[in-house]
Amino acid sequence: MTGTATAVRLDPARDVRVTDTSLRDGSHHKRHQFTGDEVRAIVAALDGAGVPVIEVTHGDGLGGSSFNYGFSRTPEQDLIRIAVDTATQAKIAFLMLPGVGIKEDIAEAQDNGAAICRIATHCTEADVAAQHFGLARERGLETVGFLMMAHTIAPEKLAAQARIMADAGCQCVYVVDSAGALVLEQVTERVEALTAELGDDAQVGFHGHENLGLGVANTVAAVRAGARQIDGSTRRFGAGAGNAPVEALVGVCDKIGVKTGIDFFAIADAAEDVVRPTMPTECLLDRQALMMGYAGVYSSFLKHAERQAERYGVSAAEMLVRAGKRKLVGGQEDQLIDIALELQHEQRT
Ligand SMILES: CC[C@H](O)CC(=O)C(=O)O
Ligand SMILES: [Mn+2]
Repeated sequence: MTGTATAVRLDPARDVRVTDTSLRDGSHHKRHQFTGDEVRAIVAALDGAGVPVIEVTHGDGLGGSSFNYGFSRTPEQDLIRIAVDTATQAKIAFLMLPGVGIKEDIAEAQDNGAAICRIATHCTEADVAAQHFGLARERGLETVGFLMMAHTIAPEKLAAQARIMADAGCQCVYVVDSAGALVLEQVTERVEALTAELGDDAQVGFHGHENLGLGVANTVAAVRAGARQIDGSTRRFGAGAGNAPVEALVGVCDKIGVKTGIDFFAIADAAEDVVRPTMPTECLLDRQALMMGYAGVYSSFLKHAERQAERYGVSAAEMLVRAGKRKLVGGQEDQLIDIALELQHEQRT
């Protein structure tokens, strides 16, 4: 089957294109409390360091500001507008999960100046994104697809889902290690399977989390297996133990001869002087984060689990292990309350 997508041409000065997602994945860690001034400062620093794409949205994507996922302090469309006004060379991307956001949200983000539409589905559900890819391409947006929780299915099944996205108009399909659960060759196998399936129809990308401490190594494995777009968050500012730190990725890429077009010293300064002061805490590789990587739990569940653990007087780490056993997917945050009640009941009997 031939895809309808046209792979995006990379700037010849770069071997891979890095998307910084601290202003989207980091929104989970910040409980969606970014201010306009923080977004302005971070975008200015990343843009100045040469980061080519900066993602800005509520952590759960367009429309995520809600009782279930957490209300944003500043409307995400305002943050997108501020990011667009601040960037001089970087393109601004946004994320949307069909059903959390709707098509009008995509149009509004584009009207606010965003250029790249990233659409995320659970890794077995690519078809729910078809109309959104179609709309984004019709409107002239660049498209990226996120196959989340990619550790839960075999490489060939993931590749079949990537084909569905590419045929719907997706120009780069990401292997998304939402739980930080994949280990090196498991990344290689998945990226290779997608690269073989998509050929010239679409690029392959990789988005990693640090829950087992492998964010950078897994990303390097992805690049060596053919990924042409990679995600990271400066200072690891992302859900769970955070994402692959952009500053370390850039340093490693410099050393292995992979051109990112990002200035290592400028991004190291941005991490320390601009991004870190906006973070509530560093993103820690602590017991909870480890459990997520080990049990294969969606990183964005961390803050929800911590809140319910405190409310019901139970262990957040144990809750996350049980979330892994239940194979919860994004959108099932409310089941964490059920798990907390189950643990509380067990403690009392
Ligand atoms: C809720 C969307 C999610 O945070 C997307 C993502 O970054 C991931 O699955 O890792
Ligand atoms: Mn993520």
